[in-house]
Amino acid sequence: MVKVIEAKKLQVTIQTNEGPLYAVRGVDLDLFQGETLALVGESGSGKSIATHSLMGLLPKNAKVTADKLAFGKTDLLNLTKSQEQQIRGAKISMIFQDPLSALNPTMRVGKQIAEALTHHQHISHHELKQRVLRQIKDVGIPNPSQTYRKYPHQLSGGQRQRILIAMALIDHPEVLIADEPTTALDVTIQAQILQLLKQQKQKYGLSMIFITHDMGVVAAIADRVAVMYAGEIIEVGTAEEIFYHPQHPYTWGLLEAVPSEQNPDEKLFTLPGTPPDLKTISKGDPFAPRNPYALDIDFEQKPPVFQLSDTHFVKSWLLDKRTPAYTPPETIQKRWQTFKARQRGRLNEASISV
Ligand SMILES: Nc1ncnc2c1ncn2[C@@H]1O[C@H](COP(=O)(O)OP(=O)(O)OP(=O)(O)O)[C@@H](O)[C@H]1O
Repeated sequence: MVKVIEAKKLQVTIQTNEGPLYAVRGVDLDLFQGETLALVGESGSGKSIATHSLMGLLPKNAKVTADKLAFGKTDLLNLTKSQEQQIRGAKISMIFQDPLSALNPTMRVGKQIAEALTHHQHISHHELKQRVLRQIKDVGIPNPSQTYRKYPHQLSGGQRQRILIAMALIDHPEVLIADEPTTALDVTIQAQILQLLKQQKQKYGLSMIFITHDMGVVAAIADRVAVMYAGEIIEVGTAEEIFYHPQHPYTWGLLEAVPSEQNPDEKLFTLPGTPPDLKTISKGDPFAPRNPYALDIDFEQKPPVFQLSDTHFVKSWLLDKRTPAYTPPETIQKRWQTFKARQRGRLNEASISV
């Protein structure tokens, strides 16, 4: 499998008036060609800051260090000006949660899409317009010529997100970072945008990092899932491993907070407590104070990474072979049973359900 993005020991520290804030703390992350990797975790866990470092979109008071941060063979930590122009916003592109604030309210959307094309100055007006019209059609908006002339406020939320997708994809990027692109949309439109992103990904062989805290969205779109907590990736695996064989109590908490398809009205579990202050670095596992399964060692020492399969990695002392037997929550035990059945080929449907 070809790695399009590779981060090793990625750290992002933000200087604030109250001292340094350790937003991303030694993240190892690979993105393979053609896959969708979901990055999940509570608000403030560092998902945006980690991915913005790929785009060079960090605030001025942020410092990025890494043993490696690469796009293919290109070192993203030491880009020349011309590499920067060729890669950021072009080969690696991004869409955001709020299309209205990402679009210029005073410019027609057609013109905005045209300007997103890196070499738009070198193309004739006619050719550029045709390219934009094709792009508007490609993201599923009817009447491209009418839409071309509209201003953002004349479009619906879903159409605006489609315009942002058109802008992000007009340069034929290799990587698309989607930062909660469906959070502000209602469920039906959300499903349509996810479908569009899947189609575009397949059509153009895109690789995608999809940031969300909605496990339902993750189930619909992800090939692999990385779970972030307090600036670290604490569990990563295929979507099947994360949904049906989760090992970290934080991942259990995220899954238990999803309304089940069988019992949508059931009272949902909420993880007790709040994430730690990112200005401090704890001696042990930062999740320990919220972890009902915490062991003494969790308060003393950070857990190493345990590998369960070629694709499944977990940072939790529960995986240490010296840990006494424990019983995960009932809903998680059921997921493990489903995993076993899927492994045996008894339940071999490809799709993941929450
Ligand atoms: N410009 C900034 N100055 C200071 N702290 C910041 C800045 N931007 C982000 N942070 C802090 O960095 C941490 C990680 O933020 P980040 O936006 O990456 O989280 P997230 O997981 O993407 O959350 P959300 O789901 O809310 O977008 C948070 O504690 C946040 O408050």
